[in-house]
Amino acid sequence: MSAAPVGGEPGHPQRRDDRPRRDDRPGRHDRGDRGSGRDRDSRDTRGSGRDRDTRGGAGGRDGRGRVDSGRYGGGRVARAAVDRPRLAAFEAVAAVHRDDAFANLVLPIILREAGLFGRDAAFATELTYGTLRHLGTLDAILTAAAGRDVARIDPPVRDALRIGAYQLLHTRVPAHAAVSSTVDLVRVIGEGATGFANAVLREVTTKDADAWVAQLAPPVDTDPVGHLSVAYSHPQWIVRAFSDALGGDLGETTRLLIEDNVRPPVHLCARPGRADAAALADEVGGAPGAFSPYAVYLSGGAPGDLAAVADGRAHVQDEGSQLVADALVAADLDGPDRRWLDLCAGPGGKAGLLGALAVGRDAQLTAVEVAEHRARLVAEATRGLPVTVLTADGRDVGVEPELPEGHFDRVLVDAPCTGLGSLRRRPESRWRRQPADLPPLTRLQRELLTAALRAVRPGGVVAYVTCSPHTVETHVTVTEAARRCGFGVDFVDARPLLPAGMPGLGDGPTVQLWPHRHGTDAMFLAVLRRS
Ligand SMILES: C[S@@+](CC[C@H](N)C(=O)[O-])C[C@H]1O[C@@H](n2cnc3c(N)ncnc32)[C@H](O)[C@@H]1O
Repeated sequence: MSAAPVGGEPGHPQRRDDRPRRDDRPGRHDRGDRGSGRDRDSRDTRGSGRDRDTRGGAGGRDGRGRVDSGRYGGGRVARAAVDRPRLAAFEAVAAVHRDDAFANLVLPIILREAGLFGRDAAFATELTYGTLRHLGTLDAILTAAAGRDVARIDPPVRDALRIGAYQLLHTRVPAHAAVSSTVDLVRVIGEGATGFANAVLREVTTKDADAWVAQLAPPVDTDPVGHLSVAYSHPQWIVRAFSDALGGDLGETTRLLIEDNVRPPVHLCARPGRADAAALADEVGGAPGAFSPYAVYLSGGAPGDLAAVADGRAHVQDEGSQLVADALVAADLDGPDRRWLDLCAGPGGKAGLLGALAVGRDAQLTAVEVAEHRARLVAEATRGLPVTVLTADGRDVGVEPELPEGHFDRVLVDAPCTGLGSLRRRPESRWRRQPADLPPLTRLQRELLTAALRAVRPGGVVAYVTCSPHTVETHVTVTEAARRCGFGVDFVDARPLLPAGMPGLGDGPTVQLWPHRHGTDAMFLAVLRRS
């Protein structure tokens, strides 16, 4: 996915006098009454939608980059000029909310179908991800600006307004362009709601983001979690979970929430034995990572287009994931060191790195994945490496013939989890995840870790990893599994297994990485040795 400066119109800083007139705020005319004020809105915005690109597009667009409103509902086929990057962002955000799609999967398809590249694709990406990240705060502001709960606004119009409000509050797009392009979009997808959309966005323009938060968020001294939730667009239960994991330090929690709202760089892993990080950084125009010896930071561009990724010298992987996989291999071991196991391998990021490390150590990796399609991804990710992929339930240690008890020297359990540690990369997941997800996940995590402890030989090591800092998924799971597994288990101090001098690793023996401390996803690592 490409990255670019925020906003599609660099060089056009937002000026106060770009803002639409105040006298069209909601309350001055009939808000939400479909059809009301439509003529006036048409006058306000006609011709202001930028037709940046006239290349042909996918179904629903004519050869001039215009969109057929019939595609979005509404019987009458009306045509309106719609800014194509904004339309792409709308399609992606709508698919996330309507179809439970994942932005990182659906957006590239939409961009490709729309024939959007370079700056336009970057703008659409910024609008999609930014809107999804800031959704909670945007919804609070839109509720106030509309004078009704956003839940009561038609979903397509609501998504268009969210994208419009994001532009107004978080980009340098001039206010008149943000408003008029949103109204153009609403004319196509929610005909009849243009007056409402125009009025709501004009109300949004009356304050900047900080002033809206000051008006809408509960006071920080009486309700700090509520305040941070509105101010930094995270559900309250997640703010609370982060604060707990950070020992109740609200200053640090704030820094984490801010970091979650920033677009992270793409990280590559230069596969050991196949590529060198410094040389790869030169080749791709990136920079070597701060901590992992394999990491390269990309500042932009589509990683899938890189020759190094295509030919298997590198793969896309957060630096934190590289560090925890490497830590498993760095742990001291007496006796044989040939049989490695990855108990939750799909889609194969850590198996790819472990497989590459296995080559240099004459080891073999068994990579287990329960979901067949994900097992296929593991097979692709580990092609040419000493890896055997097994489609199986990782809990079936001692049942599956290829998963005998006490057999493996090193075992990784990269457990299914809430993924609260990678919210910056998965912008929609903070709104999808619920506290009710925790009990079934933690049960599975405990069972998988217990299976891993059965699979490892006495003296062997197990690395338990989650991409979540939630203490129930981390400390509670590990402590409970170690207590109940029926074997002697010792915690190994994980800190020395990470690169020397890495700051902010806490008191051990487990390690929690953080976006705001380390620039990585919030990976948790516990290393256990079976006695
Ligand atoms: C956090 S992901 C692993 C990510 C992977 N290690 C990587 O680096 O690409 C967890 C994986 O565990 C798989 N999984 C869930 N339950 C499982 C089970 N009972 N046995 C084996 N795999 C399971 C999920 O399908 C998912 O692919």
